[in-house]
Amino acid sequence: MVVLAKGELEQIALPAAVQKAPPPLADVPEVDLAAAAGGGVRGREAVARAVVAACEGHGFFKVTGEGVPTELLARVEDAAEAFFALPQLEKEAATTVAAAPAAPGSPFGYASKRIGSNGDLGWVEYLLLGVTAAGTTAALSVPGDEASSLPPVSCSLRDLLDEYVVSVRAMACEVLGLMAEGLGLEEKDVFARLVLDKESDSMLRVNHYPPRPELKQSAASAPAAAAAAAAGGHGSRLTGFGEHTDPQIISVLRSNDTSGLEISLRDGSWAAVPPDRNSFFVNVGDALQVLTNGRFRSVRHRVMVSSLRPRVSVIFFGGPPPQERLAPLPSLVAEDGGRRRYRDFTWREYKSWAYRTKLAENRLCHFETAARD
Ligand SMILES: O=C(O)CCC(=O)C(=O)O
Ligand SMILES: [Fe+2]
Repeated sequence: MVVLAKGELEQIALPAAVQKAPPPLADVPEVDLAAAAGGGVRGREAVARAVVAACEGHGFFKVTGEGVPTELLARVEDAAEAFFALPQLEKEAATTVAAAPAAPGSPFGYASKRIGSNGDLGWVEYLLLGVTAAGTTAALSVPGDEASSLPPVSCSLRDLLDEYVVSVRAMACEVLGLMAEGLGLEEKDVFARLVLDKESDSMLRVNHYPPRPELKQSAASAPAAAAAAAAGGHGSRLTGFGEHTDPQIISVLRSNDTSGLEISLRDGSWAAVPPDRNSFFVNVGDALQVLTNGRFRSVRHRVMVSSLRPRVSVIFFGGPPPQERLAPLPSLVAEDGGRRRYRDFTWREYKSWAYRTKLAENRLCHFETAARD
């Protein structure tokens, strides 16, 4: 983990995008998990079909009725904001402690502006935490809490995230079950068991996108002009989190009410996702695209910063165990006329390839059956 001195942080030049803000995504597919749980066999089948349609379409949809306590969500959001409001040195100190038990070069812990280790930069700071089988966030645990040097705020954030992970992972697995059902697969837990496995390589990322610096300055001196600039989306927009697909099986995202998330549509254009702090958003990840032989689409997405308000998002990434061999499911290959689109590989292999590539790269190309190494 690179720990940057404060001065150095401020000198990093960030990518500015000159294009106009894209139109809002008008048809975010919505899946009501309460209807799947309480709607009888027919109701569940309808929800499973809707999930499959959304995964085949945008590879992205909204989930409601999931039963995660609203109060927990509000507390996670408050604790995350409090953590990111700490002085820079304290956040970095939390990192040092958090990252200590992890292997050298571990991506876990706190980072600012640097995304991964291949030169990707964004107007974002984040905590990246490993998720253990018990549903806890390993990278923030410190041996012997009483001896912990973590600031109290990050201890309470850690406890809340522990609780959050349990709920959100259960929801992710319910959604994965619906995907299998909707696809007509015999093994209904074929996807969920990978995320529930005690060796599952799942993660949690808490992102904080501060308001654009020039907007913040002009808000103080000329509030009306700054608000108009932010609302209009003109001029340069900062890249918060550059375009990418998530490598894992499934990602479940929740954010506060600040906009910024955009997804790439099948025609290559971009659409802004209207924020909704009362719902979760699900992304199909690369591993699920492989398992479904390309039937489900790993959605390309990014975060652009053009708001006066900070954006806070929490994303659970459900991944398989490192040694798991990933390959297109035979029944889906058969349905695709016997055409197998990806060679098999272990999750460990995929991740080590992903860590060597830039954020925006299409990593799945390397594993296509037509691809040459
Ligand atoms: O912060 C967000 O809203 C999305 C970030 C993201 O795509 C990621 O962390 O993988
Ligand atoms: Fe992502």
